[in-house]
Amino acid sequence: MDTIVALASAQGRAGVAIVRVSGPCAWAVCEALAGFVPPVREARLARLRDASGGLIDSGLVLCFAEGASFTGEKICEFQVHGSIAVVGALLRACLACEGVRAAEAGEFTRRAFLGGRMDLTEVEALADLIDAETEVQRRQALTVMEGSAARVIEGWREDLLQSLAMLEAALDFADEELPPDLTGHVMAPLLRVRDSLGAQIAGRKASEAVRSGFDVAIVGPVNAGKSSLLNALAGREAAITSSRAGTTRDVIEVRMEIAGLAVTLIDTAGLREAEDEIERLGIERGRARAAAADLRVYLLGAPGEVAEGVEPEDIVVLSKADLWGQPGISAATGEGIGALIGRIAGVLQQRIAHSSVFNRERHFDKLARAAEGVDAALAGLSGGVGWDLVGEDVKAAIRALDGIIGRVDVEDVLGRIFSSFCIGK
Ligand SMILES: Nc1nc2c(c(=O)[nH]1)N(C=O)[C@@H](CNc1ccc(C(=O)N[C@@H](CCC(=O)O)C(=O)O)cc1)CN2
Ligand SMILES: Nc1nc2c(ncn2[C@@H]2O[C@H](COP(=O)(O)OP(=O)(O)OP(=O)(O)O)[C@@H](O)[C@H]2O)c(=O)[nH]1
Ligand SMILES: [Mg+2]
Repeated sequence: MDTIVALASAQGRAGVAIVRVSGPCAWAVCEALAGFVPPVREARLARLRDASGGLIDSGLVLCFAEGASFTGEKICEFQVHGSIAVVGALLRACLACEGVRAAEAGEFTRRAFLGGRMDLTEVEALADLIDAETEVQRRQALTVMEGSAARVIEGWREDLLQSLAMLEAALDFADEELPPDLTGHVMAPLLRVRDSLGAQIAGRKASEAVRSGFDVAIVGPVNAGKSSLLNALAGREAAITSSRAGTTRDVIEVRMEIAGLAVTLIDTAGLREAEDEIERLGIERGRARAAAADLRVYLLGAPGEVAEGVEPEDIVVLSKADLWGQPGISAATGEGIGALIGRIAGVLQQRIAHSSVFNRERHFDKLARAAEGVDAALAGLSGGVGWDLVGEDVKAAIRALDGIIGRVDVEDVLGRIFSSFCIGK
């Protein structure tokens, strides 16, 4: 097995950078650069030198033993001053050691997975944790990384195996040796799994929205103050505003956080009879994007206007409240903006209330396959087909679940999952 090395902390200028070495030669690299190997898990200050004795930096070294590290391999970490020049010189010195090469994207985590230290849901959650921008994303990723999805799968697996054991007993033993109500014994765990699978599948939209964020579109007539509202919510001048009707043409998107949730705010062209072809196209795009959004905020430009094309849960609010002396929002004075954010947060929080521990397409494809297997097994039991056929359906369900945690069918997903990782993870 090769020993791999990479910068493990953020790229570029930073106070301290961590360079991580994993594999059989990791401690030899430590010996070569620091001149000693510290006791495992104890940081020591060392002068790090290249092969010709030149000083690279003075930094901390930290070693982990085989079988008790993140990857499961011997690890040596160098914590050095975070400049590109120091990290560059350190990486060159590590690569000059025998048996060491640069790590590929996700290769440290791939080794942790292949060494059985993490399952696939935990690997994916680690990637999500590294990408997390908001509190809710961080918590979602962390829960899965701590094994919540894996435990749910394990529970289903036990039920399915129990049912399978009954089915196999039915095949192997004579009728008088079997428990009475065998069908019930097979069926009860299957019913439990079916209901629990159904609940997780029902939470799909919510958990996927937490992971990828919500789209919230601002819509309304021209000049209503949509772009001004976008800027007020974003806290910066992301969109051009002007007193001329028809200022915004392209769809403008701003990423922000509302109540710990990732939100993409979308500003759209004002609605009116378009004056030219370009404006017409802009309005079309805006409409399509708003229709696909998770929530729309419809801005009324003046009291008495009527909102068009909104859904029951959408928010309709009067703009330029400072002009009318009526309740609403004012991008000019800030009035009502906090309350509007609160309303948006309320709607979105309600939507994530019953979120699933599973959160990506790969999971739900396999959950759907598991549910098909369980349903087919239950239908088979009611229909009186052979025990062996029912058993095949249960086995298909188990295989689908095993695919989620990476116990089977790993090769086709590993490449895809790890390519989304950065180098050094
Ligand atoms: N410096 C540093 N900080 C880091 C990491 C790292 O690799 N290096 N991590 C890397 O992602 C994360 C921490 N994750 C880790 C996970 C497992 C082990 C580890 O040594 N596991 C052993 C022993 C467990 C124990 O003592 O409780 C094991 O599982 O056998 C270390 C770090 C975040 N912070
Ligand atoms: N008094 C007052 N004026 C506002 C307020 N919000 C926006 N305006 C003004 O209204 C005009 C239109 O604002 P925009 O934000 O560009 O309106 P819009 O809805 O994006 O307009 P289009 O992109 O043309 O559809 C500008 O002159 C703003 O300064 C407000 O709360 N109070
Ligand atoms: Mg605008």
